Amino acid sequence: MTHVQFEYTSHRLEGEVVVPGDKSISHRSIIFGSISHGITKVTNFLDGEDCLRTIDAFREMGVQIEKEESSVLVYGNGLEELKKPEKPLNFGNSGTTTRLMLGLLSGLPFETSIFGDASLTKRPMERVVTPLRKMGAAIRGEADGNYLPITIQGGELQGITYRLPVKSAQVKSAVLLAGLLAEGETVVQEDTETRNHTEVMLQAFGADLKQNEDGIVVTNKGKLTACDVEVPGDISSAAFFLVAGAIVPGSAVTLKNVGLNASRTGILDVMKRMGAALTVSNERTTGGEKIGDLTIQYTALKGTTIEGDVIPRLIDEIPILALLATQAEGKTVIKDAEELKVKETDRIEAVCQNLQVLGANITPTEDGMIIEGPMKLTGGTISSYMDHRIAMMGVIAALVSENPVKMDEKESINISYPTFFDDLEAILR
Ligand SMILES: O=C(O)C1=C[C@@H](OP(=O)(O)O)[C@@H](O)[C@H](O)C1
Ligand SMILES: C=C(OP(=O)(O)O)C(=O)O
Repeated sequence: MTHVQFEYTSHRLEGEVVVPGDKSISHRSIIFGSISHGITKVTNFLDGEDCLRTIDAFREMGVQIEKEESSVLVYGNGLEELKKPEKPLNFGNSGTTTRLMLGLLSGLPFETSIFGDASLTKRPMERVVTPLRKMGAAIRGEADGNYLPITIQGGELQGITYRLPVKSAQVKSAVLLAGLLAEGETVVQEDTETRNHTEVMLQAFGADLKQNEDGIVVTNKGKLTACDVEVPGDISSAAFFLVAGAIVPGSAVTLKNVGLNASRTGILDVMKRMGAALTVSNERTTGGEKIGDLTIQYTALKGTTIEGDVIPRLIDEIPILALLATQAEGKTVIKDAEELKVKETDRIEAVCQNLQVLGANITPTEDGMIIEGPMKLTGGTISSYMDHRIAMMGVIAALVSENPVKMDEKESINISYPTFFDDLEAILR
C-alpha cells in the first residue's frame, strides 16, 4: 500500500483561518429548507461529502436544489410534495443524514430503501428505529433494523414521550422530525444536553416547537416557511487548528466566524482548564446561533479530567483533544465517552493505537482513555481507519513529531473538511 507522508517539523503556525461551514447546521439547512414552503438561501454551506449526500437525497425526492460552491438555494414545496425516490438512497459515510432522514421518512406515505458505505453499515440504528417504531413506522433491515440496508414504510404517526437512552442529538432530531408529521404532541426528554441546532432552526422555520418542563415538545401544527441560513464556521473543524496552535511552539492563530453555540463549546472549556492561551472576540448571533473569532497562542498546558456532561459538547473533538493531552504536563483522563466506539470507526481504539505508534503514553479504557504527558512524538506509520477526524489528527500530530507521519490515505478528510490542507498550508511558517 502506498502511504501519504506528512513532514512539518520545525514549522510554526501563524495567521487567520476561516474554517468552512458547520456540518450539523449544513445538513439541517437542507432538510428544513426542503420540507418548508418557499426558497431557502443557505450561505457558507459545507461542501463536504456528508452534506452532499443530504442534498442528493432531497433531489431524489423531487426537490429542486441549486448549489454554487458554498451558496445553496432550496426550493421547498412542503412535506406533502416530497416524492418516493426512484432508487435506494445512498447515505455514504454520514450518520447524521441517515438518522435524521429515518425520522422524516417515518412519516412520509411511501417506502424507501437506504444504504451506506462499509463504515455506516456497521453503525447502530436501533437507537432511532425503536422510537420511530413506537410512533408507528414500519422499518425492516439487518439485525431487526439495527443495521443498514434498511427499508422504511412511512405512514400515520402518533406522538410519543421519549426519554433519550443515549446522549445523541441525531436520535433527538430523528424523533423531533417524526414529531412534525405525527398526531398529537411529541416530547423528547434528555438527561444531558446535546447539540440543539434542530430545535433552534425548526423554530426559525416556524415549527410548533417549544421547550418546557416536560421536555422539547413538537406538533404537526406549525407551517414551515423558508428561512435564510448563514451557516457558522464549524467548531469541530476549527478544533484541529486550535489544538495545533496550542501545541506547536511559537504559534498564534485566529479562527474566524466559528459557531459558539454553548452545546458545542466543550472544547473551549477544557482547553482553558488545561491552561491554553485562548481568547474569544467579535461575538455575535446569526439565525439564533452564536458565532465569534477564536485566537490561540502556544503555551505550556496541564492535564485534566474530561467526563460527564461536557462529553456530548465535545464528542467529535476527542481525537484531537487526545493529541493535545500528549503534549500537556501530567495525566489526562477521558471518561463517559463510550459513544466513541460507534462513530465512523471505534475512535477509542483508533486514537490509542495511532498515538501509541507515534510514541505517546496513552491507554484505552472501556469508556475513554488515559494519557500521560508531555511526550515528544517520534512519528511513524499510522492508519486513518478511513475516518476523517482520525486522519486530521494524524496530520496535526506530524507538526509535533520528530520524524514524518505516514498514513494510509487522506481522502476521508473530504467528508467534513475538504479545504483542510489549503487552510493548513496558509498558516505554516
Ligand atoms: O446531530 C448531529 O449533527 C451530530 C451529532 C453527533 O452524533 P450523535 O448524535 O450520534 O452523538 C455528532 O457526533 C455528529 O458528528 C453530528
Ligand atoms: C460522527 C460524525 O459524523 P456522523 O455521525 O454524521 O457520521 C463526525 O463527523 O465526527
